[in-house]
Amino acid sequence: MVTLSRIKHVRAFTVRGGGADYHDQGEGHWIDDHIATPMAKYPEYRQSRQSFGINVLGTLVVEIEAEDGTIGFAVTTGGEPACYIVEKHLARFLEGRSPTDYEKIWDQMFFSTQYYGRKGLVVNAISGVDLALWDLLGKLRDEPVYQLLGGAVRDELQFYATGARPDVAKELGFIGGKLPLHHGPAEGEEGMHKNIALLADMRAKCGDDFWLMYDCWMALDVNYATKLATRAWNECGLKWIEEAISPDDYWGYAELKRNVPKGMLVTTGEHEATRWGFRMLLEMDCCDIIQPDVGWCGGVTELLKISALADAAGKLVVPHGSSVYSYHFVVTRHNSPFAEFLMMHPGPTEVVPMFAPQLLGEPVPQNGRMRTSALDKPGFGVELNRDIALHRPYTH
Ligand SMILES: C[C@H](O)[C@H](O)[C@@H](O)[C@@H](O)C(=O)O
Ligand SMILES: [Mg+2]
Repeated sequence: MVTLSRIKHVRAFTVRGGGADYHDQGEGHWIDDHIATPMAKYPEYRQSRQSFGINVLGTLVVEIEAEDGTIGFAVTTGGEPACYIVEKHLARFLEGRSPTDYEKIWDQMFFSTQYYGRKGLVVNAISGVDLALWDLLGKLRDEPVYQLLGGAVRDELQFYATGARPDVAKELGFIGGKLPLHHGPAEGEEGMHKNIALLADMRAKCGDDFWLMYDCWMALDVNYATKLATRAWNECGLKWIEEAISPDDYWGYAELKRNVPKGMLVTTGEHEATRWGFRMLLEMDCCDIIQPDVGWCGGVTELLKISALADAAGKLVVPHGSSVYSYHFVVTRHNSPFAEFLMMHPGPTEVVPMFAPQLLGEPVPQNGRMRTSALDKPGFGVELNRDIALHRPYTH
């Protein structure tokens, strides 16, 4: 029987400037250009999401070193506070253990922090540790994570692109383009008109068959979302309306899903966490597609459970853009037929690695697709760029 090297040390670093905290971008980036949010009811916070702190956390880098010197790592959103949780609380459940104990480790990380965690930053930290553990497992077994998850069910991944230029995304070979919504209820009918005008312009540029979606980033109420969805469907053939209302308003999502035109999809989930949160979305019939972020929902160990719940309910799982961490999962799931690619070029007019500059060897879609063979490296198949300014704020 093969006995893998035990876990020797867990370390947590933070780093600024793009990467896993992909909202942490420079001036003039499409991702911070008057995008509708729940804070847009305050005019001073309407132009820039950074103005209210969307990039306040920064990236969490988790490193797990085995006794034989092998290092697994992962990146997610969490920054310095997540480093504290990893070093001062979570590390104790890993050091000295086998990396194959990921079920027990996850259970102890979650239930030991349940009194102050359950969702958000704490589960981001747990997710980062879990992803690093799967990376380590793959490196120790010399297998890509997707092989550890049961192997690929398809030879290639296909992607839709998220960004301000669906017309460019079509030229680049993506199967669809998801636009950020720019105007919410606080901007009234004028804002609604601008939302529809932008979508109509993109429909004219992209033709009738290209998927167009709107990402509403929690900014709307049910009435506004219903009106937007109805006009966008009737006038522009919108394929789905994403994360239209507060993630906590399960009742509102259920009502919105009843309200939207037949054939249109309602999606959400990137700010939901754990099997229990997604069970609520599924059992209250809140959406057609769930979109967990594997770096925020609990990691691969938890996403396996979430995905099985969705599969049993006949729902698709299309993880929120999270680079290789979602690709290795999506390629193994029958109910994950495509993936998201977040366009991190400022325009966006080019395909650039999503978590740049943090991951060396990060694969990107070519013509909107990625061969499964592009993932054929141990673990998640990437290495940490150690030329970036890694800071370890806490030790244990
Ligand atoms: C484009 C959206 O406003 C978010 O920035 C995006 O990260 C997320 O909602 C997505 O689905 O990609
Ligand atoms: Mg989204």
